[in-house]
Amino acid sequence: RETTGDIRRGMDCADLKQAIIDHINFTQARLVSQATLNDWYMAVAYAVRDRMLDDWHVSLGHLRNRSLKIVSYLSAEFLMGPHLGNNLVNLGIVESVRRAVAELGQNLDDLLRQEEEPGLGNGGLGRLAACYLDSLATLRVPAIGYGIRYEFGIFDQEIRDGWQVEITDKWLRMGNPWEICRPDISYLVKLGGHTEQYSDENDCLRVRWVPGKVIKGVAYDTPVAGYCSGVTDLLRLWKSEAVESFNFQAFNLGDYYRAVDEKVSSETISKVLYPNDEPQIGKQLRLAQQYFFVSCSLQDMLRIQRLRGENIGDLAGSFAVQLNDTHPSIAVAELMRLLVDEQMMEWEPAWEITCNVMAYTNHTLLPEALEKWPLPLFSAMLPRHLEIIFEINRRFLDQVRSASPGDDGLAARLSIIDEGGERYVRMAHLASVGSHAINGVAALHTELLKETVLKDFHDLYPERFHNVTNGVTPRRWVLLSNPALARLISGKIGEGWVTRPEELRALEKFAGQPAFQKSWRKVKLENKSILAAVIRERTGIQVDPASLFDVLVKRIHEYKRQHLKVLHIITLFNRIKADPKSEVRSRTFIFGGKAAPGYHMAKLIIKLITSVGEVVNNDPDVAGRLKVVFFPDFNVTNGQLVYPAADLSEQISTAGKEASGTGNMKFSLNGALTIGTLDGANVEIRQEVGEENFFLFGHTAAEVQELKSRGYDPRSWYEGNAPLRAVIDRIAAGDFSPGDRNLFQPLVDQLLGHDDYLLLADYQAYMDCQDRVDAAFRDRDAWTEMSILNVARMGMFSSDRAIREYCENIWHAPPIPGD
Ligand SMILES: CCc1ccc([C@H](C)CC(=O)N[C@@H]2O[C@H](CO)[C@@H](O)[C@H](O)[C@H]2O)cc1
Repeated sequence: RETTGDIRRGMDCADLKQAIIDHINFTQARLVSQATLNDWYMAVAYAVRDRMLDDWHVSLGHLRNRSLKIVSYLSAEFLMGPHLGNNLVNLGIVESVRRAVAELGQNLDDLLRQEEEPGLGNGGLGRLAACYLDSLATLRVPAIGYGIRYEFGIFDQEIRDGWQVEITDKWLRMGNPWEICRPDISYLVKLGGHTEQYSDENDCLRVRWVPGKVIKGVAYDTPVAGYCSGVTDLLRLWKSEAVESFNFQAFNLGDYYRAVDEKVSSETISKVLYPNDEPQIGKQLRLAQQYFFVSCSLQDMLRIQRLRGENIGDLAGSFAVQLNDTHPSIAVAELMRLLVDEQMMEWEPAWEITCNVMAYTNHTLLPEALEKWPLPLFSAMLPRHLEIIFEINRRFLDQVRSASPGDDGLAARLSIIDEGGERYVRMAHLASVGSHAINGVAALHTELLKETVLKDFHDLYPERFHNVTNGVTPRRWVLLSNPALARLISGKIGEGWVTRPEELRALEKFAGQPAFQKSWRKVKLENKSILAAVIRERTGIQVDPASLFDVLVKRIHEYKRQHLKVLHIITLFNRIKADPKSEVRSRTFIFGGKAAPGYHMAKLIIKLITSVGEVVNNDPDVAGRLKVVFFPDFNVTNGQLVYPAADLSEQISTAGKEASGTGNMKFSLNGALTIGTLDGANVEIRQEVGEENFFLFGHTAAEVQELKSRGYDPRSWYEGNAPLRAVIDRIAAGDFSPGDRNLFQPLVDQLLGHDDYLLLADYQAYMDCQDRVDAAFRDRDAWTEMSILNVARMGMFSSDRAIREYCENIWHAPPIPGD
């Protein structure tokens, strides 16, 4: 069919073909005959980006619309995943682009695999930020995601000789077609130095900060298109650069290093993502990173406020800032500095604006994960902010003391400054004092927050506490990852579920229908076969798609209890070794997840998984009935392969430890059944899908507390359970570490000595629950019915529902009215 000739905007196949060819010729500057696979990918990416710009310009225009409030999501991590596939889905042009590239002799799936995943995050927190940007744009809410453009993201993981090896993530080496550098949008950021007082022209006492160093932050913008919403929001990531990138004088003196020294040290700030999803005390570069992107972001918001022709005093009417955990919480002090020191505002009105603008989300209860900065480090890097924090704290504790006179213990517990021993700035306290709203990420988590780590704040400010249970975007995690399932569902209930997931409930009435069950199973088996082929290619392990795919993928951490899963596998192995003819159902155990490079126990757990796999996968008695796979380099791209292929979703953290979890939602939305504890969002998933469609086991959070407070003795559980003893003894005997009998001794010692995460106490209940899973999986129709009911009842866990709650209860930000 004739092209409309609009090769920048045309959505039909002919326009797209012309656009792609044009980008190969004029953007990639290649002859089509010479074009590499990456050239084709880049050309398609640019052609798609072209078609996002009109909506983007209109949406950016809305940022100046004074009647609209802008949501600023401040996060040190955005785990966006590959853009091309997601943008094709959200623009609704998957099939026309697939046909266009096919008619040009290319294969869209090959081109999709070309894209380097922007791994600008560790795990749950970073991915949640990405899902939320997708929902904000889909719900037509004006929003800006503010973060750091790390040159190197989360490391790529290779497994060598069963051990994790970290590979530098050079995600930018082939260029990034989805970002636009904005050299005209840059800000200066001060660090170090000292402060001095002066009186201004009206003789008011003022403070100036004389920095030790100044760096520049440059904006890199990425469009975030909503799903067929006509709104495209903005992801603005900051790159650090030197104010002066070349010192010519030093060069003339032949001091070449000093000539580029400022450039090198300034660029270090946004060089690399910290690969741990638990904080490490005292890493000053980490604090510099946090302050850098926060200062650029707040300065950018003040510029936009001026562009809107509004005065700074009305900032809270124009912006709602969400602090994604404590990582950006320095924003409370930085906004005060910008308003008081630079905008010359009085303290009280500045403080009121700050509290009305800021809201804080807590993502973890682990005490060691609550960020606190040693005072000396803090004052050396941010001397003015420390003064401001002291003043915030002085006024806050005055309030506390007047509210409960004489209760010095309370004041000390609430203080932003931890005075006990070494002095620290407690970032969760700064965030809580400086925010009008504080929320947890699942109902149980929010309750535990109110009862434990933030109890004193809840007693003081009960009205500030909200729960917003996490959600995931059904666009990337169903429509893009599992198109076969999406087609099957839409074929039955229409496409409304993609933006109104509650409509999935309409599937319930088909759950018992044999024909629909048959198609449902066919989709799952196809996805399992696709994953099986990739597993074969990447690990050499042959797995049977007809076996039960039992999947545990998430960051490696002792509280997530990947090693409890290993105890289950060894238990089954022992059953087979005890009686090779015993009836053990064939299962494929698929693990995946990165361990923080410095977290040795987590790395040892990976080695245990691969070592047990080595033995079980090659054992003659097992004869292939059990297969153990460690899927390398688990990330968003691989998640899109794994979640649709799972039969069983493992969510087995110690109750009270996993704030929410979001993988649990992705599995359920793709028809996997969950085996899990009453932890995080598992509790609400079980409530929604029905307890009869959920495999529950283990001590509850309260029972865990109880057990610990009564003095938990793991060895007694070991002594009292023969199968458990046999499993532990096998590990301790070196059965899985031939040649190094003591390799796993640290793990065994931890389990028998402390077992902080109660693996031994939950062992038997877990084994019994797994036997129930086996029994259930025998009845294919019943299992399939449960699977369909799971999907039908997962609508609540869409990130659209979560974002609607934030908009209504915390941000008070209405969507852009439809035209
Ligand atoms: C480097 C320091 C650091 C510390 C904590 C973190 C995050 C808080 C850890 C994290 O990702 N938490 C997870 O957040 C998810 C989204 O809310 C929850 O679903 C998970 O339960 C929680 O572990 C990242 C980096």
